[in-house]
Amino acid sequence: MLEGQVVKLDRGFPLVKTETGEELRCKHATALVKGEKVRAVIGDRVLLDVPRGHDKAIISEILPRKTEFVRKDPTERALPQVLAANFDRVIIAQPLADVNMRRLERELVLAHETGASVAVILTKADLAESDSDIERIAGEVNDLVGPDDEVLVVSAGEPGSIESVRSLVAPGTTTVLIGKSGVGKSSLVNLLVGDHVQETAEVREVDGKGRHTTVSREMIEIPGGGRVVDMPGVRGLGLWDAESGIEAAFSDIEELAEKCKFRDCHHEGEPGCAVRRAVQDGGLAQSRLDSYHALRSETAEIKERREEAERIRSRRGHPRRRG
Ligand SMILES: Nc1nc2c(ncn2[C@@H]2O[C@H](COP(=O)(O)OP(=O)(O)OP(=O)(O)O)[C@@H](O)[C@H]2O)c(=O)[nH]1
Ligand SMILES: [Zn+2]
Repeated sequence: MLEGQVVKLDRGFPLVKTETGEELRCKHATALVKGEKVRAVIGDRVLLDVPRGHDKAIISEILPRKTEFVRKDPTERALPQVLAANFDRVIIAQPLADVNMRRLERELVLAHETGASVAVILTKADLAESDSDIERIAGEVNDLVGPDDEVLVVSAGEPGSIESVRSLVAPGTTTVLIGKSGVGKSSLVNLLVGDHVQETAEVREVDGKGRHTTVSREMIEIPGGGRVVDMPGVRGLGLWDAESGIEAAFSDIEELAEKCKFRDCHHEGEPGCAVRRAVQDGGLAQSRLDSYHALRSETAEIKERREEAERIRSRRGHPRRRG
């Protein structure tokens, strides 16, 4: 029995790196996948059997996950899909000159919901009109992101800006990189890897279908640093049951709210509201409070709609199956 970590998923076959550094192409044990749809994902720690005379090792067990990135299905028809596991940090990449704040709000909530630490990287700073534009936009993003998560500005052409990212991907840590296709995630990873750029580019070309159809998800080792998982094409950033993610992403507001006069304060003009006071004192950005309100009411609405659907179903005598 060997232990290892899934470092790559290639057309469904996990590639597992063992403690000795060997990489083994694996299959799942039948007993593991029977009935339930459990599959090892990138980052998973697994136990392996290596049967003699087989071309693949067998994954007999997936060890409990420390963190996981889950894509949920808003219709609840499909099982939630785990995209990556056991990472320490989520980095959200957005293009500085074309930041989408509404998307960023969602990315922050999803990133925080994993329980990992979170940072934001604003890419392609060279496309900004001026330095004062960079400062203004970075400031607005900082306001939205809040006091706990770091915001960095990078440009592929400026090696110094890339160096600042290294502290986020320290040795022994694993980082998941998310962001819309084309924001410059691969470029960033290539720059961090340095000499190995060529190799990475070749692998992508062999694919033959272009950048947007990367079928394999891979854990990349940064020389002198940690590991990075570039998650290409994470689509459908809807919000379902994201309450814990919202609480984590806006923990400063949750903390302030405990000092409001009314326990059920909505921070919309009630007397003795500590949250509004923080906005007036300049300690909390109005835009951040607006995001918080918008996300809260959106999830509340979805929850209500779902409960209503459930009531209708049970009235018809078709109680929702659980399990
Ligand atoms: N001007 C400018 N262009 C950049 C910068 N970084 C990346 N690009 C360009 O942006 C395009 C997309 O970059 P990628 O690194 O492939 O983006 P990605 O997020 O990895 O996209 P997917 O691989 O589709 O997920 C490429 O043409 C890059 O050359 C930058 O700092 N400045
Ligand atoms: Zn309040």
